[in-house]
Amino acid sequence: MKHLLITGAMGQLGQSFTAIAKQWPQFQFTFADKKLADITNQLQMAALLRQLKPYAVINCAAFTNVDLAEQQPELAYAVNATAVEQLAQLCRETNTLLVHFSTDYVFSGRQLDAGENQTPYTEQDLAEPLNVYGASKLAGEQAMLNIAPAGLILRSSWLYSAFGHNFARIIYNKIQQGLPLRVVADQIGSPTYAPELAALCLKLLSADHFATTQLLHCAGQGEASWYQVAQEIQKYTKQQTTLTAISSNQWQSAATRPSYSALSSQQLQKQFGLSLPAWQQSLVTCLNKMGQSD
Ligand SMILES: NC(=O)C1=CN([C@@H]2O[C@H](COP(=O)(O)OP(=O)(O)OC[C@H]3O[C@@H](n4cnc5c(N)ncnc54)[C@H](OP(=O)(O)O)[C@@H]3O)[C@@H](O)[C@H]2O)C=CC1
Ligand SMILES: Cc1cn([C@H]2C[C@H](O)[C@@H](COP(=O)(O)OP(=O)(O)O[C@H]3O[C@@H](C)C(=O)[C@@H](O)[C@H]3O)O2)c(=O)[nH]c1=O
Repeated sequence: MKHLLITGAMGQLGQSFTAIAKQWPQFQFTFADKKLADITNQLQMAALLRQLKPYAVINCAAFTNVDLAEQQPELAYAVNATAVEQLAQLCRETNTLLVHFSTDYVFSGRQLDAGENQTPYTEQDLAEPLNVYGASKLAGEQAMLNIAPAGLILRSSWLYSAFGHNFARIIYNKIQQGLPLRVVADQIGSPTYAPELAALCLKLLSADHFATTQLLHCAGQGEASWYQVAQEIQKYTKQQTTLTAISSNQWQSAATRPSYSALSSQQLQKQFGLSLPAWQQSLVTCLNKMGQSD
């Protein structure tokens, strides 16, 4: 049985793996929180891999607070870049597969800003992050690609679920409380349901062997603005909350976010015959789940 070590297990994606684990009896899972597996602690990670000898490490640990990263760049780089480099080295030395996650925020959306037609970003497109979080994640990708352990970098985007901190959950809760909402309408991306990303990752692990590191985009199909996501949530709840479209400069935040960062997952479809559903469909799946836990 393939043994998988999930780091960052208490985060949104980590909890999504936990939620689907029982549907995957062919895998044995060890879920490790920050205390059990601090990815910045090389000695602890080496000891854990020696002890567990997992088939793969699925690294869900990260510094993901996009605004706070602007104030704490050292910590963001320590977790998102240096620790990933060390983990990649360790996995290579121990012949352990490494699955790592990255983000659409490695892109800038500058084409759209320049008035050119923008199409979803592919794996071949130039990454030009606008914020510290995106830059630290790109540095992590580059470190892993240089060391090249067997494994995958799955670039995803706009994760949401019934777990942890995410936009859909915040908006759903505000609408349920009848609070008025102002939401940015000039940032466009590909919303992705985290449990579906987790399931797709397990499908890839059960089907294939990876000789070296491959970078793949893996996001919900289609694109939307944050405002459109909020509109869909409001439609679902049938609540009459005031929902106002605003521009990015009307929302105060420390980090600049890309105006366009939709991802094309065509390579995933072409190479593995796999894709995620359209974001609107997955959002309903998620909202049904959130409704059950109200
Ligand atoms: N959320 C999103 O929209 C997207 C996320 N991604 C990527 O997907 C991955 C998972 O993201 P998500 O689950 O949403 O993020 P979360 O922030 O929900 O989870 C990350 C987890 O990592 C933990 N963590 C932080 N530092 C360390 C450390 N040094 N060692 C071990 N664990 C640590 C956090 O703990 P604590 O909170 O206690 O610090 C948290 O539990 C990340 O790589 C992220 O960059 C990619 C695209 C979109
Ligand atoms: C809660 C809220 C946010 N917003 C805006 C702020 C921001 O521009 C945009 C997104 O808000 P958030 O801060 O929730 O999302 P943000 O943290 O930017 O989300 C990102 O997280 C990282 C980890 C990723 O990797 C990205 O793919 C992406 O999902 O929506 C509103 O306009 N109104 C609101 O009520």
